[in-house]
Amino acid sequence: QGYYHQEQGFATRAIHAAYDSRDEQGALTPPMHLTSTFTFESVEQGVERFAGEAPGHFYSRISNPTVATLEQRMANLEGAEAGLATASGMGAITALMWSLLRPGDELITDSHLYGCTHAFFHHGLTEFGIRVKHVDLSRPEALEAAIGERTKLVYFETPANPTMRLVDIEAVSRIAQRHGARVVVDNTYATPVITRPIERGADFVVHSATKYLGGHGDLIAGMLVGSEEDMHRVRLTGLKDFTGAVMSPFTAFLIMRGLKTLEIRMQRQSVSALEVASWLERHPAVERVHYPGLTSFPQHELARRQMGDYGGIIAFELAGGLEAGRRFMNRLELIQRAVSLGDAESLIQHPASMTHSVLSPEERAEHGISDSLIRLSVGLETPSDIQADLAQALEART
Ligand SMILES: CSC/C=C(/NCc1c(COP(=O)(O)O)cnc(C)c1O)C(=O)O
Repeated sequence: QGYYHQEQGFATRAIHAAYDSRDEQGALTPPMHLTSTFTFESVEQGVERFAGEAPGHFYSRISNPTVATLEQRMANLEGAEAGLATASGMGAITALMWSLLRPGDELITDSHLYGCTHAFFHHGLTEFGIRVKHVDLSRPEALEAAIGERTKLVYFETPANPTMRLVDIEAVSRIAQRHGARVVVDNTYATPVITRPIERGADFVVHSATKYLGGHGDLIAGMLVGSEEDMHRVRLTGLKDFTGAVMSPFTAFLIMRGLKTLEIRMQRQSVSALEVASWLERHPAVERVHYPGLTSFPQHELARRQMGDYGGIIAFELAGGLEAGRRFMNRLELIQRAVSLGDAESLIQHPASMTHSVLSPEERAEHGISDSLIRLSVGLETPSDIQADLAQALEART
């Protein structure tokens, strides 16, 4: 049980959950068990552990004490029974989907997705006889019309990368469950500080922990949470055998370090992003701003209901299209031109030619990604410095 209690606040549990220093010779922070394997006191003990008849670790591809603390802490923060740590966000998504889907099954997924997730669905799952159907899940009635008895999973991101489009988790989960399908939510953009999909009826949550959870641009990792039974099954199939996409104890240590400041980082980055989004919206060189916290955001009411704070990612389009966007991004000095998001450093990128370049122009159009769309991840720098860099890059006429 340690020093935390479930009814304590998010920040307290993000620092203390699932660890008791009294179990580790008083070590304040969870020790890093940098070991590939674990010894047995007897052959019998080894046999029992392999058979799952006795508790205990036996090989770090299956489980590791440092990683286990992170998994239990993430489950606590998302309000799930159990968690699973992976080498990357794609590792979490692939380990889960390979474990749950079989030829003949149908996956219904939103039309707005991260590029590599889309690629995995269309160049991975479909190659093994799984039917992938895109539905505009921002309209729950569209799911009602499309879902059938072969639909095993419904998958979406909210907000979606890179369009910021939201999906009503409660509405979609109700429909899915009525038809015996289960719901997977990619919670990378919002994090459990802002949205907890399990509490709203989802069955699984996946994360690119590379982003806000690590929060310092220094690791690649994934997280997955769900029921005890499901996580045990994914651990022994999708993770152990199908992908091998395991997380190192060092990465787990860094993510637990990141989690300690997750709440204050999300709060700060949300405040900065709302200021920047409001400023961009009023700027003559900016054509459109997509940010859930703006009253101009088409799904602002759903954002208020499902989010509360709105996160650090902004998508926007400049007047003058692709060429204006390229010139603008090349003139930035403080804000870094780089993919990924959720770091202390503000990052900016062009989805059509970078994170979503794997999509065809037709697919990008279907996903609401214009050639002029720019994605900005607002970091932890002094907000006026972020704004000043945007202003000088927008004002320059060269
Ligand atoms: C090469 S582009 C850089 C990565 C970006 N995104 C990653 C991502 C993943 C996959 O997560 P990893 O495997 O940890 O990268 C899953 N789900 C979401 C919503 C994501 O945004 C990016 O810059 O948009």
